[in-house]
Amino acid sequence: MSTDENAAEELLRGPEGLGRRDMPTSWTRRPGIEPTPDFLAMIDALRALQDDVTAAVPPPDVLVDTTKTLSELSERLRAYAAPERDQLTGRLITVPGRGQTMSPVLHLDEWSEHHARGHVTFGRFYLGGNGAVHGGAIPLLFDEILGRLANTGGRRPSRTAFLHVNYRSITPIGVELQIEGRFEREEGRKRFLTAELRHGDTLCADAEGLFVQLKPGQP
Ligand SMILES: CCCCCCCCCC(=O)SCCNC(=O)CCNC(=O)[C@H](O)C(C)(C)COP(=O)(O)OP(=O)(O)OC[C@H]1O[C@@H](n2cnc3c(N)ncnc32)[C@H](O)[C@@H]1OP(=O)(O)O
Repeated sequence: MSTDENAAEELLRGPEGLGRRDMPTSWTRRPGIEPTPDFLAMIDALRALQDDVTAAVPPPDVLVDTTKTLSELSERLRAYAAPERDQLTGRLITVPGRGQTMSPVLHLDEWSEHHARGHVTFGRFYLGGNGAVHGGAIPLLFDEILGRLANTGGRRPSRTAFLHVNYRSITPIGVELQIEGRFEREEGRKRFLTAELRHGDTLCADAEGLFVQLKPGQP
């Protein structure tokens, strides 16, 4: 294999070695969606940019220059906009972060049809204030882990009906946090799941989610 092919294989497995064959259905990518190392490198560069833009207080000349460069990049990529069915971001399920820069990168360490455990670091982009993660970014992470757990193991697709989040202590940015989700029970079309986000021994937040199985034809 060439270096590029090795890199692609490594990226498909993910840094934790999540192989395609040994994952339940919904932790895997859908057929036909192929991430390339170049695409994933662009996503990583954008994540770094989001952190850097958040922190930067540049002088006027740098601002003008940066804005020009960003506008040029936007225009260049707009020429390659694809319809949703062909979009890559958010759909690269075997890659931590799914190639999607809205959510922090969730790294899965352990998973089954009823349980998932992983780790995550919120970068500067997610800062709310005083070193704490923005309150809106935390449900995003819970929805990510619970939504995938709700739909794994051959279950029919469901969507979040409610997501109740308790903020127990501040969630710090820039440090590794641990997250755990559980599939608690199923009642007809309703699936109840819970999750906790911890920094070491400190419980930062916990959540309860209801996911309702979609009826045929429901979007
Ligand atoms: C292609 C699918 C891809 C899967 C995506 C991956 C997961 C990602 C998760 C997401 O973030 S999805 C995006 C955020 N969620 C949404 O946009 C959902 C918007 N809401 C809806 O589409 C509908 O409201 C929903 C499908 C959730 C439910 O509508 P239905 O008409 O199918 O169900 P119905 O109203 O008949 O309720 C079914 C049961 O759930 C209960 N229920 C529904 N919403 C509830 C609620 N909010 N609180 C409490 N109970 C609720 C309802 O009382 C009832 O209980 P019983 O069967 O016991 O009578």
